[in-house]
Amino acid sequence: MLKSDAFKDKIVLVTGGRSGIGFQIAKDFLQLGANVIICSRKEDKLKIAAEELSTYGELSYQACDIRKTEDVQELAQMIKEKYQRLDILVNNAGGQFPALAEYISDKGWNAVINNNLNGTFLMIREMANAFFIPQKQGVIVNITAEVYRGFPGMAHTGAARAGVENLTKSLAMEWSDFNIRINCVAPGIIESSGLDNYPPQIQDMFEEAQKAIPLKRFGRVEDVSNAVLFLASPMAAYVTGISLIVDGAQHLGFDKMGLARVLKSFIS
Ligand SMILES: CCCCCCC/C=C/C(=O)SCCNC(=O)CCNC(=O)[C@H](O)C(C)(C)COP(=O)(O)OP(=O)(O)OC[C@H]1O[C@@H](n2cnc3c(N)ncnc32)[C@H](O)[C@@H]1OP(=O)(O)O
Ligand SMILES: NC(=O)C1=CN([C@@H]2O[C@H](COP(=O)(O)OP(=O)(O)OC[C@H]3O[C@@H](n4cnc5c(N)ncnc54)[C@H](OP(=O)(O)O)[C@@H]3O)[C@@H](O)[C@H]2O)C=CC1
Repeated sequence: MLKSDAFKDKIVLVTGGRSGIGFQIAKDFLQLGANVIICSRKEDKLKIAAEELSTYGELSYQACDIRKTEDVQELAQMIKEKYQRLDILVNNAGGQFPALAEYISDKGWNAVINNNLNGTFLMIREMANAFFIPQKQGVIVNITAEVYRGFPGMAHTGAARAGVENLTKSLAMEWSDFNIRINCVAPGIIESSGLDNYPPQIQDMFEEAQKAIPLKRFGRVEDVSNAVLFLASPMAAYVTGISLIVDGAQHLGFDKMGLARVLKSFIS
């Protein structure tokens, strides 16, 4: 367990912090003494989450679509005016939809690549230029997904997350001169609000899927947050350019075709 002041006075930005995994990450940082900023697209839901989170500590929020340069620059400006620096960026915002690859339209493919790869890069570039490079210090943690034997049924997100993982390795090298550490956390299937986006036929698979995961359960939002806290903390001072897989060994032993099989059954 980290000490209750482990992140005292650190300034932490959590994208997608209004729900699910991001909400838990924001809450944990607040409880460990950090000043936290959350952002996401839907301002009404963001405000409700911010009200709850502010009971745990100093919390700010701003609506921001991570795919829009102007939104991201305005967010950086707000952080600069309010806190004058940023210590930790957690790129958690993202998502996708289940689809067999042959049915993914140009617009659908681009939406998922934009959300998960381009949006993450944009956030990293803008926060690095505004804060981490001039400060000569910074920590970045990217939430990706367990995509190590591909992601049948969600090929677009598999490609995007693999892109973020490789980007992370490049930046760990390039930005080591600026004392910037950058890592990924790659979750398996996590019981969170995110799973509510999946249609009932897919949710029907969840009970069986849990039994097929070596640790016999889906992950919890706390499992992902704990990995983020470790990578953001001084305990990981010599760790950069890696992906920490948080998946109950799903990447080693789990039938990854299950989702694609359900999608194929809709069609036949
Ligand atoms: C055994 C079980 C395995 C399950 C594993 C689960 C592991 C991973 C879990 C998670 O990641 S949980 C988090 C999930 N949360 C989300 O996904 C929420 C965020 N998602 C989104 O915001 C969207 O899905 C988005 C497409 C990534 C972004 O949306 P955006 O607002 O940019 O685009 P839209 O205008 O909504 O859509 C653009 C375009 O995309 C296509 N499309 C979108 N949704 C679907 C869909 N459900 N089915 C098919 N195609 C879709 C479509 O072409 C859209 O264009 P139009 O046709 O609407 O013009
Ligand atoms: N749950 C799971 O099993 C897994 C989740 N993940 C990933 O973990 C992350 C968190 O997922 P989870 O909490 O489960 O899902 P949620 O759907 O609850 O969270 C996604 C969050 O991202 C925000 N968001 C999405 N797109 C954008 C955008 N373009 N700009 C700003 N904010 C955005 C959403 O808010 P808003 O709609 O207001 O913009 C929301 O707060 C996601 O990247 C997800 O794909 C990875 C593997 C497994």
